[in-house]
Amino acid sequence: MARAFKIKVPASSANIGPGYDVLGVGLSLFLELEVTIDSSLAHETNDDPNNCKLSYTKESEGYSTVPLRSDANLITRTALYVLRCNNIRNFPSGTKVHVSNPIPLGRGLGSSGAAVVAGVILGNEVAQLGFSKQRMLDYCLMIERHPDNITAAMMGGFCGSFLRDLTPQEMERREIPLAEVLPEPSGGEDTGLVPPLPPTDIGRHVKYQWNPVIKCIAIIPHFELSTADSRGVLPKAYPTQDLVFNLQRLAVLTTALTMNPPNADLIYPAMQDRVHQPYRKTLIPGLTEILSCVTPSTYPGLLGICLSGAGPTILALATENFEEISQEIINRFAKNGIKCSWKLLEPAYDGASVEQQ
Ligand SMILES: Nc1ncnc2c1ncn2[C@@H]1O[C@H](COP(=O)(O)OP(=O)(O)O)[C@@H](O)[C@H]1O
Ligand SMILES: N[C@@H](CCOP(=O)(O)O)C(=O)O
Repeated sequence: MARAFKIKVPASSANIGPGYDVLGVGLSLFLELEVTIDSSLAHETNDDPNNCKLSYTKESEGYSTVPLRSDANLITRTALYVLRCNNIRNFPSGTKVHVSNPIPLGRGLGSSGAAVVAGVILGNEVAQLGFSKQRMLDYCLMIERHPDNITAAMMGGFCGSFLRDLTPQEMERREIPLAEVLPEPSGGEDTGLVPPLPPTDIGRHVKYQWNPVIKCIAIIPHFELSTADSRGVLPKAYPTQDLVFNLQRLAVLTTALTMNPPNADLIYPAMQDRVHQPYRKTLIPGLTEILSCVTPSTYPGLLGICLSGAGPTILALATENFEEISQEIINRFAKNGIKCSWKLLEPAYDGASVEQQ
């Protein structure tokens, strides 16, 4: 019998200033997968080694660059990982996945987090595994090993999250790289291995309230910065005073963003950071100046400003003056020879969803 369903996963902005690898907010920009499974169309999916015909809308971010082989594409490769952990080698024959992706790649808006969440949900749905969102988070966290984007994309809203300590045995399962349990993309052999199941409850989270008058402006430079490269410039150890600086602000910020009316005098300084932004300025021309060029006194309605995720996108939280705030930041990037676009977004309160059709 043929089946069809749609998977929707929001973009996300991680860190929100002092919350490096901790805070994340889902954003109203959605990766969408239209999935059909029809075994009578098996001949149309035979070209793919795993029975999955993958396509992207022409308007999608990454349309001309993302791989379409199911064992090379991040979404379907993740789904295959879930299937194989559960002793299923391939997609059901006649599986087609049509992707619409408005989330820019490598810009700090959680495109890979959304792709991983979509892939885990895809695996869960095609094999009808019946996992809860909490269990699906475990699978996601075996692949993207920081919980901030993943949690916000899966659960929605404004989340704080951490990874629990794993036992030495669990640690062994977690250390197995994906490349060892899936065939390598370009024609590698299927090892036939069944990957170990992820440990349970790897990620723990809470959802904070968010004052809905606070909107999220994303100013998006037209260059990519991979999260891995942007993590590579961070130090291995920090001075105590820098950690205390961030912890103090983190404790205040999570509640300050729930309060009505929002208090810019509290939120703006609480969004300062000494753990990741100062180091990432080497990769994002003009970052330090850009983060200080708009303040609540020069732009009424502005509440706070920070790097979105690993960058290079800038996240500004504001209640008004959206165009003016964006233009100021766009002009500053332009002085460094960088073009940008901008989007006005809201929190995506509900997170990832599946709609049967
Ligand atoms: N919708 C998608 N389909 C396929 N691959 C994707 C998709 N979204 C993200 N990716 C992969 O993730 C990479 C970007 O991940 P990353 O460097 O973590 O940046 P981001 O900040 O956007 O998450 C892309 O280059 C691509 O390989
Ligand atoms: N905490 C991570 C978040 C990465 O987010 P992304 O949207 O850039 O993938 C980090 O700062 O490295």
